Amino acid sequence: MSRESTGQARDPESRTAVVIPAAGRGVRLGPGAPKALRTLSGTPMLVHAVRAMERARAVSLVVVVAPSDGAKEVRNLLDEHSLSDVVVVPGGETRQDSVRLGLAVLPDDIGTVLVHDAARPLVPVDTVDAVAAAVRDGAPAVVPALPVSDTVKEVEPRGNGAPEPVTGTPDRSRLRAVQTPQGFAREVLAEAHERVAREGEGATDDAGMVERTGVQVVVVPGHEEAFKVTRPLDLVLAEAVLARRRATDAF
Ligand SMILES: Nc1ccn([C@@H]2O[C@H](COP(=O)(O)OP(=O)(O)OP(=O)(O)O)[C@@H](O)[C@H]2O)c(=O)n1
Ligand SMILES: C[C@](O)(CO)[C@H](O)COP(=O)(O)O
Repeated sequence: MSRESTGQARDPESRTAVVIPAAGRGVRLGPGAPKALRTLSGTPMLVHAVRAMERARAVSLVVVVAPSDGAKEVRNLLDEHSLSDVVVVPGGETRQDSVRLGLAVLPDDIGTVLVHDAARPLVPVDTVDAVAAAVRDGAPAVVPALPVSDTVKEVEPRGNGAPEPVTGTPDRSRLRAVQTPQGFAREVLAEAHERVAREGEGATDDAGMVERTGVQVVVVPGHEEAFKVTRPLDLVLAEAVLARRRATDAF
């Protein structure tokens, strides 16, 4: 039987958890507090992200992976925002270490796991529910994504702003820019993380680790508002999205 055909609907008794890696520094955003603790319209980005997850019908447990030296501060912050039901654990050196530490504290009855960047605080609830539903219906690994709008070049990286020779132009119609939450059957994600820890291969997203185990990953439509706050201009965009939501009473 191929790995692709092992998808089966999750046990209806099992629950869905979200792991939110929030332990990054936010170097590309510039100096300041760890990125997840920086505010958007006066509220920490992490709180926006947790609330987005808690609004989802499917989600019954949220685990936040905090900066390793800031778990107590994050605990207090979540308590202040009436989010005392959220579990907090200290994170690791890399995003994948942090996700693995979050997975380690999930109770046995969790069958579906979503992994969502704290740095994507404005993801709409429908996107979260669509990913969770696809996993619960039997897909072992699901990622939300959007078609890319720029033409993408492959290059010989040089760094330091030096001209970089182009080595190819992939067919844009086959490219997707991947977002979070990414959703997985729990055992599929756990196996992928165990493999990475054992063999030391990195990946920039969880689905990338799962792909290497031979399990079929599928893409579902993402959302423009699920963008990742990475650079200073993203903060401006995020404030504009929140202002538009306030004006239209939308979430
Ligand atoms: N050791 C790490 C590194 C990253 N993350 C989390 O992974 C998500 C996506 O990472 P990214 O946007 O790259 O965040 P940073 O690593 O903080 O950004 P930068 O690379 O600019 O420092 C973020 O929610 C971040 O907090 C994490 O939990 N643990
Ligand atoms: C997981 C992710 O958000 C999917 O696009 C992305 O790969 C994280 O990358 P980063 O370099 O850690 O921001």
